[in-house]
Amino acid sequence: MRIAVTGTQGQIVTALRERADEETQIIALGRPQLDLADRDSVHAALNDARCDVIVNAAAYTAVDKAEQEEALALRVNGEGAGHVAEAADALGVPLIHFSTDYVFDGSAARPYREDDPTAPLGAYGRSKREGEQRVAALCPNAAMLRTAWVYSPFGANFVRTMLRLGETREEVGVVADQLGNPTSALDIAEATLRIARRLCSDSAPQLRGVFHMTGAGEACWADVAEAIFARAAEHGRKPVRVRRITTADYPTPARRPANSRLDNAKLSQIYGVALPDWRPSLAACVDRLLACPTDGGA
Ligand SMILES: NC(=O)C1=CN([C@@H]2O[C@H](COP(=O)(O)OP(=O)(O)OC[C@H]3O[C@@H](n4cnc5c(N)ncnc54)[C@H](OP(=O)(O)O)[C@@H]3O)[C@@H](O)[C@H]2O)C=CC1
Ligand SMILES: Cc1cn([C@H]2C[C@H](O)[C@@H](COP(=O)(O)OP(=O)(O)O[C@H]3O[C@@H](C)C(=O)[C@@H](O)[C@H]3O)O2)c(=O)[nH]c1=O
Repeated sequence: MRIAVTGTQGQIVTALRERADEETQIIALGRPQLDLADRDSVHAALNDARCDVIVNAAAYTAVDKAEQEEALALRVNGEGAGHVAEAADALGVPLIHFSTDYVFDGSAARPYREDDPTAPLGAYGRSKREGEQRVAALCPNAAMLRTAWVYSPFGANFVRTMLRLGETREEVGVVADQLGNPTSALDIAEATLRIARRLCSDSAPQLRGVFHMTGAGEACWADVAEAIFARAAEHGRKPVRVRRITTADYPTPARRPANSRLDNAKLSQIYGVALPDWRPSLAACVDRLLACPTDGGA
């Protein structure tokens, strides 16, 4: 199976490369060859890739910066997703598109289901919702995977931010009133490879549409920080205290949902796929970063 993936350095594309077996080729396509903001480059690069399935894993992911660059976020995450969907449809191959918990406003008192109304609080979430709508309109042969709070040994993420802060601080203030599902990019990659194989071999309509796919178990960001520092201490790192603060104590340009939890029942029922609990996956990520800091070092 040949999988064309957008992006070359992102967390999910890197994890896909690492987890692909010998029968699976990952063709990673990034700028300048494939720029999501440039329709012609998207069509040309995907056409040349001669793939069996496309994974759109590239995106504008700078949540706070997007507040000042909403037009660019929309071009990449909204229109760009549309270009990929249009290309997949023209090529007649299935598309896996990634989206986010930040399409919700977080006001629900339970984990969000796929058909709950979206109401993004910020520019990034709005751009990702626009992408979902374009994919739905342009490519019926698509599975849209909403995931959340992604971490890995690669790229920029909360785990690496905390490990960096912990090098110079004895205490870090972290919000304890935003709930979500921390999700390992490596776990996402394994599940995505299974989904890709299934989409290539099974045209059943129920395999298409929106699916929630996050790590099992829930946490607030302060819980995640505590788990990171506890594991780091096992590697001999000095102890770091987590001060549990509120969102009001940590002002950011973009508002984030108080409840980001996603209900994964549909993915489990339709695909038989469920991601592992976030705690062991997070511990493995910290182990890898601290045992081998040049491997996308902390
Ligand atoms: N990170 C998270 O917590 C979450 C992510 N998601 C979604 O999952 C997907 C993957 O996220 P993740 O792996 O973390 O992303 P990363 O932020 O790690 O990487 C994003 C990638 O997109 C590439 N990119 C950005 N702009 C363009 C462009 N105009 N054209 C081509 N490539 C571009 C970047 O390239 P370059 O390296 O050149 O900058 C980078 O490789 C995205 O759709 C994201 O919205 C969903 C929920 C949570
Ligand atoms: C660095 C830091 C952050 N925080 C808070 C801010 C924020 O509410 C929360 C997470 O911060 P970050 O900026 O790392 O995470 P953020 O960029 O909001 O992460 C999001 O990225 C996009 C791409 C997604 O799609 C989402 O699912 C989600 O993972 O932690 C603290 O409380 N203390 C700190 O020292």
